[in-house]
Amino acid sequence: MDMNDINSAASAAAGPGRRFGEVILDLQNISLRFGGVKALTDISFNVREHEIRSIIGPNGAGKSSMLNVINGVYHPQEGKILHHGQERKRLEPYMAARQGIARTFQNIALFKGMSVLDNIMTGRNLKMKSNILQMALYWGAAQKEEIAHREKVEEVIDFLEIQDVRKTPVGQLPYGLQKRVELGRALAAEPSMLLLDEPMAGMNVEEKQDMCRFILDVNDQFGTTIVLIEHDMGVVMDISDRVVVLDYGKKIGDGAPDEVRNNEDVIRAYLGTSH
Ligand SMILES: Nc1ncnc2c1ncn2[C@@H]1O[C@H](COP(=O)(O)OP(=O)(O)OP(=O)(O)O)[C@@H](O)[C@H]1O
Repeated sequence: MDMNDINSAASAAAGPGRRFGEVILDLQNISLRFGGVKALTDISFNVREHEIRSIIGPNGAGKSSMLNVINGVYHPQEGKILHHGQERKRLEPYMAARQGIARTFQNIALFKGMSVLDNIMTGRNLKMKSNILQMALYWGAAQKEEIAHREKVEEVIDFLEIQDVRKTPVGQLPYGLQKRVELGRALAAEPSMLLLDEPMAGMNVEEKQDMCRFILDVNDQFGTTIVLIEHDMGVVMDISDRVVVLDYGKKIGDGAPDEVRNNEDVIRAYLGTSH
């Protein structure tokens, strides 16, 4: 797949026939401080079901902090978060995962000595009903459950086209493939919303093209809502439905890629720079 294919896949995905669902996540006036550092100041934006929503901004703008607020790692001092219309109370990351929010990290967080298959299997943990005692007592039922989880993991492996490395320890894979495995682990949890923190950082052009295709396919085939942080402007503008722009913890732009591209504040703060 070359960049033209990505462009046409992206515009088909974002074309006039594309319909978004309801607002599923509504962030209202979020402020987050670390001591004297204002990481986020009065940020409001929403995420619609099925869309690819990107968060961009220069280094230190507050993008990762925002993802950490969404999945309960950070707790903002001010503001409200509505999830499916309900105000969310203080939420911990495991609760966010139970609510269908999965994420990948800026730095790969995989078990390097474990195989691709086993790493992706860890993404099924939340779905596993049997614990060790149950496994001992009800061996047959636990075994059936294990088989069902394996099947799901094999589906993810097929989808990401990593069959030939399924038994390989992750640490032996090239960087781009490791990032793909990380995506696989998040997908194994069957999330309704996927938070991707710079999924293409450090990749070569070909690896980026592959990752773009998988993100578009996840969104298209599974209907997964995607919140994406990405520094590569070409990629962001090609695959996003809407983009929110942060700078020094404040929101300076929000809209379709074309609107954001032509926003004076954004050009000044971000697009005109070499970030
Ligand atoms: N745990 C923390 N403790 C203290 N300060 C923090 C913490 N996390 C983030 N910050 C500060 O909050 C601000 C926003 O950081 P954040 O990592 O969210 O930005 P970013 O836009 O994701 O940056 P980058 O593109 O470099 O990853 C920065 O000034 C950062 O130093």
